Amino acid sequence: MSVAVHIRKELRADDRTFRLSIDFVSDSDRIVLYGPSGAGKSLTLKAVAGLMTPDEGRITLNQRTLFDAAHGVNVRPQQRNVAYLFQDYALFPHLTVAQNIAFGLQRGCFNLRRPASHPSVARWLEAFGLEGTAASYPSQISGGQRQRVALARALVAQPDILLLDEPFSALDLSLRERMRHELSELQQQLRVPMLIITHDPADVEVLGDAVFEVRDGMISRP
Ligand SMILES: Nc1ncnc2c1ncn2[C@@H]1O[C@H](COP(=O)(O)OP(=O)(O)OP(=O)(O)O)[C@@H](O)[C@H]1O
Repeated sequence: MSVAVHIRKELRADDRTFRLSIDFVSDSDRIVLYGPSGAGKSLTLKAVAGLMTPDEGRITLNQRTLFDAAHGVNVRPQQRNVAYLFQDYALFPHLTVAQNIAFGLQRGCFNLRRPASHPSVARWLEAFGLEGTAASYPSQISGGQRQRVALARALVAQPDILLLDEPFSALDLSLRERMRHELSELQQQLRVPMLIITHDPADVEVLGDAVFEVRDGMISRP
């Protein structure tokens, strides 16, 4: 994968102004943006996903331009073919595990009567050992299982890149370690490119092949 991000954004809240000025380029399939709270990591991830529009700059993914302010290009989030995994997983509480995963499929497919029998949904239920929980609701499964459901929902659409916002912050310490290694192995098996934001040095160690430190809205040079 190749990703290039060159973006500027100014945000104002009350009397504070935050300036985001991020520049990085990488060919790695395991990129980690690392830095303290408030550094600008989430804003950067959201810009790649198309959930935040920079004031200036350019974002390309595998030579495809997703955003280019100078040329008026701003590909809609749904058309970027990126998957965004939120910190709290954002599962739908009123949908079962299988329905949540099916929601990741193309529009219309989430309303399947028997989602677990859809080949792609079945594949991910099996890959994540979730077959037994297919008919359960998110509130009825464990934290680790919820994270697997969120990952399955993200991967079912075969995204060009998986964007992960603090993927283990909702888990307790021992589960966090297990899921971190699970994600690492999964990435190696599937070869799905990942861009992860975190403030946890352990994530950097296990998951970061290309590591960029974010401080005060900028990539800090080593
Ligand atoms: N909509 C907004 N309006 C004004 N300021 C904002 C807005 N969104 C974020 N900010 C500010 O931008 C800065 C960076 O926020 P961001 O969420 O990217 O940080 P982060 O590095 O992801 O931190 P965390 O790990 O705590 O989520 C913060 O100071 C925040 O207050």
